[in-house]
Amino acid sequence: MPIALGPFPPLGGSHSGLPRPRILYIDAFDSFSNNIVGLLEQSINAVVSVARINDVEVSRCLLDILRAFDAVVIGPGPGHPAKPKDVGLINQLWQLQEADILPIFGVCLGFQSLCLSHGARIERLQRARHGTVSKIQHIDMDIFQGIRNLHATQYHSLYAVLGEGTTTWDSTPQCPLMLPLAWDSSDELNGPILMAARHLYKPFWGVQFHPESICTSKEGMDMIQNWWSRAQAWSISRQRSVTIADPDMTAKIDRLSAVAPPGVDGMRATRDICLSDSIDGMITDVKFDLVRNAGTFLWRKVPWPSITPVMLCENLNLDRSRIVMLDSQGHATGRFSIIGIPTSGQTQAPEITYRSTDKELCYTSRRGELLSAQVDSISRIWPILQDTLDRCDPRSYDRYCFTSGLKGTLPESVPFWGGFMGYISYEAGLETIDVKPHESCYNDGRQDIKFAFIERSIVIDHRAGDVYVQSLLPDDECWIREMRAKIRSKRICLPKLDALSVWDLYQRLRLKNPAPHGAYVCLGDTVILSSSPERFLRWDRKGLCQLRPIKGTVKKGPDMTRDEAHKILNSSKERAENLMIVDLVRHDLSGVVGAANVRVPKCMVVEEYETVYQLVSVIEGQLPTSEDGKSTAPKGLDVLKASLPPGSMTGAPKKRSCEILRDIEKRPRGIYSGVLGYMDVGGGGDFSVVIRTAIKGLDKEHDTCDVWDIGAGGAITIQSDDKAEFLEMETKVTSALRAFEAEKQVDI
Ligand SMILES: C=C(O[C@@H]1C=C(C(=O)O)C=C[C@H]1O)C(=O)O
Ligand SMILES: NC(=O)CC[C@H](N)C(=O)O
Repeated sequence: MPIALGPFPPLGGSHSGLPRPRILYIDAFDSFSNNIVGLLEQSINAVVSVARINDVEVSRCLLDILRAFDAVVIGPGPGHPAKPKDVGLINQLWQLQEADILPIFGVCLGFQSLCLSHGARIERLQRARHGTVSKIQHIDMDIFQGIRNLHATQYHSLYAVLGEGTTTWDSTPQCPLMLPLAWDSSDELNGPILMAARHLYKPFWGVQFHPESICTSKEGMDMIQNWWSRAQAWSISRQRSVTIADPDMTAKIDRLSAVAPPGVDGMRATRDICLSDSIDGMITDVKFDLVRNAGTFLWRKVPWPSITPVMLCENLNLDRSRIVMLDSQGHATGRFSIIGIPTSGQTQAPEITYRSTDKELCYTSRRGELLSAQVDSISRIWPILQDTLDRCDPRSYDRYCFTSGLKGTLPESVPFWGGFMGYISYEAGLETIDVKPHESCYNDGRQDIKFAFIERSIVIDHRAGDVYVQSLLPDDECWIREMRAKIRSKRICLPKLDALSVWDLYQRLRLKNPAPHGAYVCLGDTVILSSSPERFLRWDRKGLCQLRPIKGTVKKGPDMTRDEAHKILNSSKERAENLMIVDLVRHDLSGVVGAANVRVPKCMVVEEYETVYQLVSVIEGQLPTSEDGKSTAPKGLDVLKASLPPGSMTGAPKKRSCEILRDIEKRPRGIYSGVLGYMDVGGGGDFSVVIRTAIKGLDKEHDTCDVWDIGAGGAITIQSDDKAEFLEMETKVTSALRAFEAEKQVDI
């Protein structure tokens, strides 16, 4: 029989006017941490501070720091609880002396560590459970009291064994101090797996499943409330209360962030590199040059239903060797196509580039002058981009716009008025999470970030059938007029089809694999032909952010009906892949906008594309609006940089997965797996995930022929079948290869 630990009187509701619980969350470099922080905030109104397992200062001053908290929650994480590197300071918590003890709740790795430190064995599951949802049998007491049906998500390969024999609710001779509270017996191969336990008399609890997952039923929240009542009751019975010793300690605690930082040691541990004055000077010069023209915005709207961006480029005879075209076809997410025109007469749009390997920041000015410097990290780039956008926002000037005689109006519905267009590579994303690139990247030579500052643009609103001609350049009425006249004439010049140009290849690609996030990018030595179906991140001018991860792919074919595709995409394998990314993206987004502002309007819906059916989820979050005031408030760019590289291309936990992938792949992914899109001076942005995309090799690599790279891959989970995964990869690569179909030499 279980030993009851009561009586535990319920202590007020979660929002009952009592002081808010102060919780120290220990993050083990996981990609779900911010979801747990959100669960604590929402279920018990907690104020949460986050410390990483390798935080030296927290480890050193642990006892003093713990006194400032009501309880500790230890999160999930990669690796093994017996490996000191994987658990870091977590082990110190199990050694606390009687006088220092406080309530602790462990999730997954935190739970396994609790069990291990109290005598349990940690074993490997016969079949790992990553993204599997199953029914939990529990004891209906303690933290499970009053909880009926609990379906919970699991993400683990290891499990804790308290003793030999079958399911029991008693402690075992091997672990006399641990009491089982829940089991999962749904997987015959694995047998019954311990899902929750508590210490017999210390206030230590833990669960193997993930109460914070989007697919764990609301009972996960009830369980946390139960835990908190018990934790409080324990503290009252011990007369334990929160104390902060001195101002020095207050400062130490304030230093802890409210969310898990995306980088390894976050902003707190950025290296103290003194940049020379010349680099700071260069950055100032770059910013100054970028905003040189700020203050004007001219635009005209011309109706032209059914025009495509390709037809428009040809009709306007735009220089296809220097252009960025974001081409949206055939999907609700693709209402607008955007053409950025980086050349104007003798001058060209300023361009900013960055390479992660040698941390070289380069700037090419309008007159073609090149400035370059080595900076300390990628974090130098973001403020340059953000400041430029802010300072070029036409709404900050009063002489900004003219349209059909209307002064002072803006095309509000148009998502791009001008701003940065370009890409961020996968390896740049790795730098943001402090994963070193593979050594082969050092010979690559490719820029990891490239953005042109686009002052002239043409936007097609496919839904309304309108074309917008826009310029941020001063005195540019002539150009606007010229473009408008050409558009009005609606004369289409057919391209010459002699030698197969890159432009022709793109036309084939868009015909053969129409996609909502297609792109044709020609910027110097960068040539990208994309037919991506996947939006990475969009944010609008009101701060609404949307991520649309795709995970789950079924090839279309004569035998593949929609129903059949639904059946496959609703299998546990496909759902597990998708669920993991939904939870990961919720974490990334919550880290910037706060978990309370994140929702999942679509969870695992099937969408149909030209060659494939895909399983798609939509995660949205609201940034503070500008009316909320503070200039330090996070913006769309903050979400972008906190979410790289795209979770759908990494898996979870992101950092550990990326390290493993790097060591397996042994070569850069480059622009493939990165993101491509724009950031608008009016405050919005939209980026796709660079997949189903052909990228031209750098000219200097091959002098006899053009080489194109088309990356493709797929999520591999324990439920994957290797042949099926290979076919899936082939299906994906073939969708972009269609552009080259007529060519003879196509090596996969
Ligand atoms: C990796 C690719 O696609 C990614 C993987 C998917 C999957 O595993 O089903 C689906 C969409 C993308 O996020 C690719 O197209 O190369
Ligand atoms: N999500 C987790 O915390 C996983 C814990 C541990 N790494 C396991 O695989 O079992």
